[in-house]
Amino acid sequence: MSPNASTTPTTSLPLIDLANFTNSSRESRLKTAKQLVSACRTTGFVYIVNHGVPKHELDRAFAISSKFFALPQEEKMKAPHPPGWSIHRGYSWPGFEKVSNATSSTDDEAAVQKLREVQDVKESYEVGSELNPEMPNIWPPEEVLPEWRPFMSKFYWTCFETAKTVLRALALGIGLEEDTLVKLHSGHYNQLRLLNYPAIPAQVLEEGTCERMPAHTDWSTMTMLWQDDCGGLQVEDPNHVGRFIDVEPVEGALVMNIGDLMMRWSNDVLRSTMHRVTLPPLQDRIKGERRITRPRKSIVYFLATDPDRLIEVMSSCVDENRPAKYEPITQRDYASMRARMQY
Ligand SMILES: O=C(O)CCC(=O)C(=O)O
Ligand SMILES: [Fe+2]
Repeated sequence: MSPNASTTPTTSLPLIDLANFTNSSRESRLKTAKQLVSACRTTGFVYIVNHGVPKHELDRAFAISSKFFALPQEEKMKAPHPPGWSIHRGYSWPGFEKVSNATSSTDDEAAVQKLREVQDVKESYEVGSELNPEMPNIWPPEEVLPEWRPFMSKFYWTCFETAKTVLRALALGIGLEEDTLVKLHSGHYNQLRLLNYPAIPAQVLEEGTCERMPAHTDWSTMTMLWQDDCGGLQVEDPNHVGRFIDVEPVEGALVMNIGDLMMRWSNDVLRSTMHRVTLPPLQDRIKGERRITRPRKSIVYFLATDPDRLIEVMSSCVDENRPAKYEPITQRDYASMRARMQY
């Protein structure tokens, strides 16, 4: 089946105005928090406006990202992502990473080869906290792009400020003390990911010979994403397995989604939804006789709890009709159990 075979052309994600949570009455805060949780229970994906990351910082993040990905390959290769699935830092070149939902427990050479027959045509750069002792950052030499390290290491923390507000709203909306979720996230275990999907003939995506990013769920507690105006991100329709809905770029909005760890934490009340990146939905983004799609950039921020903090199913998500489905687990144990067969 071609990756676009069952696409609906509508944009139908809920939109949350975070200003109604940050600068607002108690009543409005609670109402917004409940709206957010309601969206996360159904689609697991929402747009958030007035999210607090300043526009000038986002513009600069996209500009610096474009500058990095436009460098000659040998310059980008001066900060290579290490092999294997356990470290996520530095530059991954097109074809290096293969996203999938397969786990390392099914990891065998034949299965990896099969997945790799269809390459992911994307490149990325992963950045973490400078104080994460387990995954040190990998930076290009300063002369390659002097602004890269100072900007990205600061932008990482700008994103975390917004993430904390969203975590507070989620906690309040799901019936917990407001700081319950924030308390388990020191911020040092998050991941900032700059992505570039190069221009590519539409036909190879239509035929499924290559993919931009195949359908997957995120490993995080939650994810925030900014995309340029190309489009191509899609989420699975909550009412229709296998059908995907376009997440059209919305000016000024981030896209937030629930990850697998939060789904487990919430006793499956909040949904970690399948999503993928495929052809841009509008034909004006595909040009010329060879039907080349526009390149696409996105910036993703994955949130993770501190690795040794115990994740126990949220008390407000358990009752006699919904007993706790999961044993308490640390993020570390969960991550090794769910390690993805990506490389
Ligand atoms: O680039 C995008 O829009 C999606 C990225 C994504 O889903 C991921 O990195 O997990
Ligand atoms: Fe994702």
